[in-house]
Amino acid sequence: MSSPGKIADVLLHPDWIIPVQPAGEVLTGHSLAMRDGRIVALAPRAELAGWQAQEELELPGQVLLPGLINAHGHAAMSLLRGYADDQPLMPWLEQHIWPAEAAHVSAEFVADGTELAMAEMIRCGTTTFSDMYFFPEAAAEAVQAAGMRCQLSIPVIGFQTAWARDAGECISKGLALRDSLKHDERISVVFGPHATYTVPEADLARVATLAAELDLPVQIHLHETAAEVLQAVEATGERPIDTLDRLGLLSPRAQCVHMTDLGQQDIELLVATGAHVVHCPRSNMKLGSGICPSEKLRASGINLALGSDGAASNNSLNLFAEMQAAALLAKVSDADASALPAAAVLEMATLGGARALGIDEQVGSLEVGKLADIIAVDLSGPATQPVHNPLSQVVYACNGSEVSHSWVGGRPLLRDRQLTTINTSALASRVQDWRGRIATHRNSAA
Ligand SMILES: CSC[C@H]1O[C@@H](n2cnc3c(O)ncnc32)[C@H](O)[C@@H]1O
Ligand SMILES: [Zn+2]
Repeated sequence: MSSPGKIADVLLHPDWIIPVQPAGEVLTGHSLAMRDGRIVALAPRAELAGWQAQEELELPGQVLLPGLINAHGHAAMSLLRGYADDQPLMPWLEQHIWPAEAAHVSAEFVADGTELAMAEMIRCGTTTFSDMYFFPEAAAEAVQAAGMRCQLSIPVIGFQTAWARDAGECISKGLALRDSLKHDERISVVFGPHATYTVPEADLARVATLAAELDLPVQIHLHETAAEVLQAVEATGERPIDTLDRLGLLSPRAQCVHMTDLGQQDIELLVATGAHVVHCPRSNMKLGSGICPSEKLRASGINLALGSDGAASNNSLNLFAEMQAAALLAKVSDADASALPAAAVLEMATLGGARALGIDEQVGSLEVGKLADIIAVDLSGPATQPVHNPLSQVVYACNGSEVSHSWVGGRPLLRDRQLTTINTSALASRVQDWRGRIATHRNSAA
């Protein structure tokens, strides 16, 4: 007979568990129990022998990890994947992406593009993502249907778009959305001013005031390229990070995305203010933007998260690819093979992301009491054998296709590599329609 406390909804028996906290730990022969959306036990298998569960899953050859956290992206831009490649940031945005967004972005575009992005992300292990895009109301509905956890950053930008006429309207619409989602347990709404070069200073100041009043995180593209920093210095006499500091936007609520052009003073400012850095290595490499000095930031004690950025600048939304890119880029840029070791990179993709998003009490590691945001990764295939060290396989050998199961708050979103909440064939036909519409418009404009 099992005692009343020993009841689970799901009991998992993998070969290994990497809980991420304590850092670097790899558990062998342990099992994990979930109940009511939370982790209720994590212990050697023998200790869970008396437990009863509605579902018991043997996972031989598999490792359990916390669900991955994609801390920066523009989900609906999945519909613009491959639309404009091999361009640097500003020509890419000004000559290709912003005109395409002006022509196509609508609530329907965002609903379909966000669903496509989520299908891709869930399949390769992401359980939480941060999104910064127009029509966040449509993204919120898609997220609710798919069951992922999400930080929606209110997109604040200083020019007219299909969603809002100016930054002021972005803020008011965003706050109304935040109000309507206040009871949603999986979606948080925070501020997402696009960048210092697109948001007027008065609107950035307003965001700073509101964020402090409401205690809301603020995510912003910052120091993405050296050109961005140089232009700001020429125009204002100030580096963008100093502008944010002057406006009161640098604090533990700040999520600074990209951060490639950083001097020692910038790093000291990040340390002093407790701001987080979201590293997007593949997007930075593809746009030729620059290199975030990730190991130096880590050594300085700055919290690091990982992001894919949008699929139009990456061109995938795969945190396994991002982990590998982060590790390899740090080693080559520092000419030091010990830079950003595997455990540190996995922490960036999990607990570091949770810290940046302010949800590390709830997710980011496998610990009793935390929400059951969990993935199972199958290491039994030839590309991940033999397993001398599961942590090494996860960071250096996996490509994301090894993810077999995923749960968010105990709810399965992926079972045996099949999505449970997204109808992929219906989605594929809508995505084909978008491809046709986008191509027709481009051909007619040529
Ligand atoms: C305000 S909604 C988001 C806005 O950001 C654009 N965007 C996509 N990728 C990047 C990037 O790497 N740097 C700066 N801006 C980016 C996106 O196209 C939307 O217009
Ligand atoms: Zn971005």
